[in-house]
Amino acid sequence: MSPDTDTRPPADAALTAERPGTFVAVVGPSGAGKDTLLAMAAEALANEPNVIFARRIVTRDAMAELEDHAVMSRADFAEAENSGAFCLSWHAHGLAYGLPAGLDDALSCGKTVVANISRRTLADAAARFARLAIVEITAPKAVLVARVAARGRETPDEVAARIARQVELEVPARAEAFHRIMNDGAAREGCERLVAILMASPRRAG
Ligand SMILES: Nc1ncnc2c1ncn2[C@@H]1O[C@H](COP(=O)(O)OP(=O)(O)O)[C@@H](O)[C@H]1O
Ligand SMILES: O=P(O)(O)OC[C@H]1O[C@H](OP(=O)(O)OP(=O)(O)O)[C@H](O)[C@@H]1O
Repeated sequence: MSPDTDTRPPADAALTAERPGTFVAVVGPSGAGKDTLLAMAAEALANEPNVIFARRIVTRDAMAELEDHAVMSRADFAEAENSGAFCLSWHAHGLAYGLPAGLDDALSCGKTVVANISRRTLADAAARFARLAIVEITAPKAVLVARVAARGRETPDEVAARIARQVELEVPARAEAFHRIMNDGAAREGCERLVAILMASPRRAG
């Protein structure tokens, strides 16, 4: 599927009836601005009850100015994962990430749920959620390098590993929409695109 050129009807009507909300997966390389645009969009949509911004659980100390996530030890994360506390979980950059299982309730109420996930988790997301839309946020390589280095969250070795990470974006056949935001201008412009996409994503009426 090419970005923004095509949308598909949901493939499985039974699943759709059960969980009619859309899960919006925000993906893209390190430094593209996923957390930045998500934080700005969350602020812009603070009074929009039908759009839920997922709070991730990560085995990393939070830098509040970048992303408000919950922190868990590796042992607690593994226990939570085994007990079904996450609707989606994955490992990357030597860290473990999870999304709370309670998001299923928001989806079953017809809400749009938006989350920053791994490109490698898209197939799991397509299997788990009835309706999946994908927003790829990206920027030219030189911009990514400069941003990750300037962000100051990782050590120089970790910065190099993030920049070197190669991940193909494969859009699952079940995805209903695929958008790309080239975030190489003002963050405000990227935020406006993201907000427009989220407001247009299908929701159950009422
Ligand atoms: N449009 C933009 N213009 C300038 N700087 C940006 C823009 N978007 C993000 N940044 C900065 O780039 C860095 C990486 O952004 P971040 O949101 O952490 O990216 P990601 O979550 O995709 O890794 C942050 O320091 C952020 O402030
Ligand atoms: O498989 P990938 O698509 O490369 O994604 C790997 C991880 O990177 C991002 O996390 P995080 O926000 O910690 O990293 P980032 O801010 O550097 O993108 C993303 O949400 C995944 O958890």
